[in-house]
Amino acid sequence: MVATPPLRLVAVSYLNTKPLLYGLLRNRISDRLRMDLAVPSECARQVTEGEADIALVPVAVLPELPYYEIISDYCIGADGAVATVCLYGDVPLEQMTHIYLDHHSRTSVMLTRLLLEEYWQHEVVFLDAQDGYIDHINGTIGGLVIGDRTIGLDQRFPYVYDLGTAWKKHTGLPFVFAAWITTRKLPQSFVKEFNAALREGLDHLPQLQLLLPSPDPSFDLTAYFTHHIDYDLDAGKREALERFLSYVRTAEPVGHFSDAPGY
Ligand SMILES: C=C(O[C@@H]1C=C(C(=O)O)C=C[C@H]1O)C(=O)O
Repeated sequence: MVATPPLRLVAVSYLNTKPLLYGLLRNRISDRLRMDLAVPSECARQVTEGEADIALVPVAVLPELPYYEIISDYCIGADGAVATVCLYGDVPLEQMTHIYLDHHSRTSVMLTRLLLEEYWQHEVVFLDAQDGYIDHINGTIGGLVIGDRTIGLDQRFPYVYDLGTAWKKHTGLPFVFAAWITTRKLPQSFVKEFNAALREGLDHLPQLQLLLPSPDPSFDLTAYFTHHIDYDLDAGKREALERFLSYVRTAEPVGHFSDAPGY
């Protein structure tokens, strides 16, 4: 008998994804997966270059894929404040002249552009980020930061704008940052089992928290998993996804990336 090769899965390496991974790892389905973790922009690269069969991808990349199916009712989303996707600065947003766009992100980069255009109606010069860029957020130069690197930053910068909150104020909707997709045709039975495994993870948050280190004394992991990250890909998030993707499909490529003054 020829053994079926495992499906290649890539998922976001941040804390917010651990409950979903915990579910997969508790379940026998993980025997059929080769699992890899990466920052969101790298998850997107692996999917667009055909290196993964199943992925938790930043949704902004979906219009670039020739074929995909959303295979899960679970996602990385938020209904209001998400806590770990924020714009930081020394000055209020209306005084910012430049904004670094986190190179780990695909979705929040586009969400920042959308909100600046439609909601804040403020024009800035976007700056290409690289490792260490957070130390260059100062004066009138703000920065988008996503994921675990945001933990503790609200004590470092006087101005913090949560993108989940801003989107909710702008549209009245929740938001979806990343969704589980496949670029192949998978049997319905597999998809059903996959979803049940993800659910299992979400149902065992207290057990998972026994395994996870506490990231920072000021960061409440329970509140993060239960009040900030909203894992259900429900009707409101699907509506938000359609609205967000219609912006992404028509957005001009950012042509004015430049080096920060004095970088
Ligand atoms: C909520 C978050 O959303 C993340 C933001 C993403 C993006 O901007 O591309 C992608 C995946 C999500 O994990 C977070 O990073 O904390």
